[in-house]
Amino acid sequence: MPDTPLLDQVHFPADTRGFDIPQLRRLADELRAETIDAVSTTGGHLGAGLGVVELTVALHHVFETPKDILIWDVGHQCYPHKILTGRRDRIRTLRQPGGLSGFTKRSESEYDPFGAAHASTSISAALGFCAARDQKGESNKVVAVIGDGSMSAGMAYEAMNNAAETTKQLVVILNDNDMSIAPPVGGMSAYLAKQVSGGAYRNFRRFGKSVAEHLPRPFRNAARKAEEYARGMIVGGTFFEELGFYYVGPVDGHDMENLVPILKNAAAITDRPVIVHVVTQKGKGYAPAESSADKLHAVAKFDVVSGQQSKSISNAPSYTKVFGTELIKRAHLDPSIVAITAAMPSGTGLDLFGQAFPERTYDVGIAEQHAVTFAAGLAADGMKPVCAIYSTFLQRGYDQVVHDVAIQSLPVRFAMDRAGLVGADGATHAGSFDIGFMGALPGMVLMAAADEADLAAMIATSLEIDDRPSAFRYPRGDGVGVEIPELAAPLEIGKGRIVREGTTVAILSLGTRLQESLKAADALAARGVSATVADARFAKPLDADMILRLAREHECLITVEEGAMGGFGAFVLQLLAGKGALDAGLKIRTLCLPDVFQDQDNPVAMYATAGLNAEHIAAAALQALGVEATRAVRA
Ligand SMILES: Cc1ncc(C[n+]2csc(CCOP(=O)(O)OP(=O)(O)O)c2C)c(N)n1
Ligand SMILES: CC(=O)[C@@H](O)[C@H](O)COP(=O)(O)O
Ligand SMILES: [Mg+2]
Repeated sequence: MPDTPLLDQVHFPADTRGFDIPQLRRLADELRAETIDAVSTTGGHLGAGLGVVELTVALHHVFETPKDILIWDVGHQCYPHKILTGRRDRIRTLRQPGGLSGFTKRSESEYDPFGAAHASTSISAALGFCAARDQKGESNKVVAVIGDGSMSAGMAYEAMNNAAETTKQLVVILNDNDMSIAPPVGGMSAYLAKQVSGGAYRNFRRFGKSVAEHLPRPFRNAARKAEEYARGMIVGGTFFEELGFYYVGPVDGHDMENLVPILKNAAAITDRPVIVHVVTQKGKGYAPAESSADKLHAVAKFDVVSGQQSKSISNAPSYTKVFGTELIKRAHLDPSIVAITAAMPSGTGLDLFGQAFPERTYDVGIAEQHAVTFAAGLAADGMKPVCAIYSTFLQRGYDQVVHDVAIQSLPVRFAMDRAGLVGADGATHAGSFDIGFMGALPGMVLMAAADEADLAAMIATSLEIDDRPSAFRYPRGDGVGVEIPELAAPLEIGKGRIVREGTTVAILSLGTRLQESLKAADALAARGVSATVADARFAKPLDADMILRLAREHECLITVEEGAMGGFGAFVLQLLAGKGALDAGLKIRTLCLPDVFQDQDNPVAMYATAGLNAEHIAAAALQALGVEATRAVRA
């Protein structure tokens, strides 16, 4: 059936195993078109997937997946992989409640042997599979595909360092597109670039090609393959070979004719782990992506023809923009302020800061552990480092926060963006835990902004704290549209505020749940129940005087936070219990995120806020008071 699209005939990788190179090339073209069309209707990560279309086809053609293990690092590039592995019919449910995850996910398919989303985990996981197979006497291959950006994280080196002593079954595909989200940084990136552009590589390429072109056709391919090999030997990935790997490359990751035989040869190497250095282009094959600075790393829904994205317009600035703008204002006044990002300049708003203060901005790559201790070093030597790391990615550097910052009481300022639920990225990216893990640390000042004006004040407050660490959390997305002062005044540390006076119920909100808490008070008032609304502002130190007064003067206390169990509500309970404030029978409810991971399987909290809206707050108060909410409380 020559005109039937090959993609219609491929439901699983096994269907490609009889294909020849031209068919594989055609399949890749169709897969690229399908990926573009699908993502245009869902939004999501585009550039990375487009860059690995040929690689995806070749890997599934050469390796016997799912028996052979294929692990994608980060997993944001896995959409073509999902289309080829039995999920084409669901690819347009991507990143939606009940739909496919935007990353690889074990529960979704046997072709996803390991989940991802946080970078640089693939080689460690792959080594685990290798060791398990060695233990079981199984000889299947294990393949980890890791990007050049993800190779900047320490975890990748920990695994590379351990590989040659652990297994001979591992194939690492280094997907080098010379991009992270932003252009890559660091020595490894420079080393890889040298491998690809080095004189020996170019000469050999010319030499190899010139020989190949003068040979009769049947021998031409063999010579070309020899050239690829030769280049690997001459240019050599010395660094990787010193770690015990057989280095092959650099190889053109879009040239199916070379890619397939080289992967077959890599699969046949059994005396040591192999690393195949594949050179690809992020955004390959879609002009709007190829011409975009970030290669359309992440996109909203878009028009395929024009590439025009349909982004929602808001009249309030994003919290990220407020952070970037405020920090610039402060840095003009204080030359000791420096900023650190871990490969997320645009996501954190430090791209703006970097334009204003290039010499005072550090992008350390995907290296959160290093970012934190690097910031600690800066603080120890008198600078004011602002370490801007998403709440979820700060988890990667937590020991460094404890060991290098908090124990030494160094004044590192942590700007924790994407705190709380983040929507489509799901559980791996939700900033659910920072209240608990940062609030547990002695000496930490932990703030949560209720709106963008509060964020500006908390930045000012943090910059004034020179004797201990401080952190301020704020959500993904736009503010509420409140006025931001030209230069916000710092807050009094450990002081909350009463926003609305009432008598029976006290709603104690932390962070951006304040708006819903005020709506809940209105709903309660409509039911004849008077409510006070307080904004805690600090999860640490707590405003003990205010909280104890609320407990004394009200029949019922409700705490609300967009964070997991073991956070603000727990801290308040421990304060009240410690002071005997519960002995008099105070009715108390602590509202926090449900004790589940929020993702496509548990969409309850992916988009809503997990039972933390006005009707939930009001219903909790009525339930505590024993007033049956005869009908759902409409805020
Ligand atoms: C620990 C961690 N930090 C930051 C991120 C955010 N992030 C997602 S993809 C990416 C860039 C990855 O670059 P690379 O590995 O080269 O993959 P490419 O997008 O180029 O295919 C970053 C920084 C992350 N997913 N995990
Ligand atoms: C894949 C990855 O980890 C990043 O691209 C992340 O999805 C960015 O999140 P934001 O879209 O919230 O910046
Ligand atoms: Mg890359």
